Amino acid sequence: MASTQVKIPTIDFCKSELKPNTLQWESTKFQVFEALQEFGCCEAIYDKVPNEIRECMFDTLKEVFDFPLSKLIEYREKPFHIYDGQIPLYGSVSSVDLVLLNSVETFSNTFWSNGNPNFSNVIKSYFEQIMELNDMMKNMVLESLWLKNYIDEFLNSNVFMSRITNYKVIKGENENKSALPSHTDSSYLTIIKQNQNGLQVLYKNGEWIELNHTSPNSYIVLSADVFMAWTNDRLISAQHRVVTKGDKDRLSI
Ligand SMILES: O=C(O)CCC(=O)C(=O)O
Ligand SMILES: [Fe+2]
Repeated sequence: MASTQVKIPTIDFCKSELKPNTLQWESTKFQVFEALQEFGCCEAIYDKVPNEIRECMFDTLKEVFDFPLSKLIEYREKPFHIYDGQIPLYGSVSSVDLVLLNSVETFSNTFWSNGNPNFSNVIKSYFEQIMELNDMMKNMVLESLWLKNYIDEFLNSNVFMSRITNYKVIKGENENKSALPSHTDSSYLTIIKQNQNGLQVLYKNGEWIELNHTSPNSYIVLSADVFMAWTNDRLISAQHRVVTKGDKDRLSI
């Protein structure tokens, strides 16, 4: 069962003066480190993804999962591009560097013979802004560890991995069932947007907490294995899972 008692912290990243060496930055940095230590996750409120991109994103992503399975399997053959069809009713497509024009074009040229400029534009704009949030949060963690001088080197050595996931729901069969088993991610941070609730994190008291978006500008941020190892276990790697709700397919990015 998921808990209704414990809530993960919601942190506001919308302040215009959120720049290093400001009071806002210091207080946000403190909240980020505390949240990742205590929960291994937080909700980030972040308004830099353009509204029109946010609004059409899931419809655009869905187009990939409307392709037949054979197309997704063909995609697996591309280097660094993964289709994972191991778990029934779960389909996910991953790629590195979807903030770079050539990676986005490779991605869309794989699925559409003449590419898909709308798809490329939506994906690229989304990840450009999410990467900024990702860098800002990593920056805050490094500063909290007194490693400010290593931030550029650290960020330049990071690979940005993107994944879109589709969870199919078959009425009468898998509503309210585990759709993605409990696991931790192998990255530093994972930033998730879901079109429907379902993501849950395991709290240290043994309860599963629902990770629901509280506003259209909300993103769920999980700290992962590499940050846990890297910080000698000061940050928790969030143990999380997905339980499908209702009778509609769920998409996440
Ligand atoms: O779909 C989600 O919300 C989470 C996906 C996830 O945990 C993963 O891809 O590692
Ligand atoms: Fe995960």
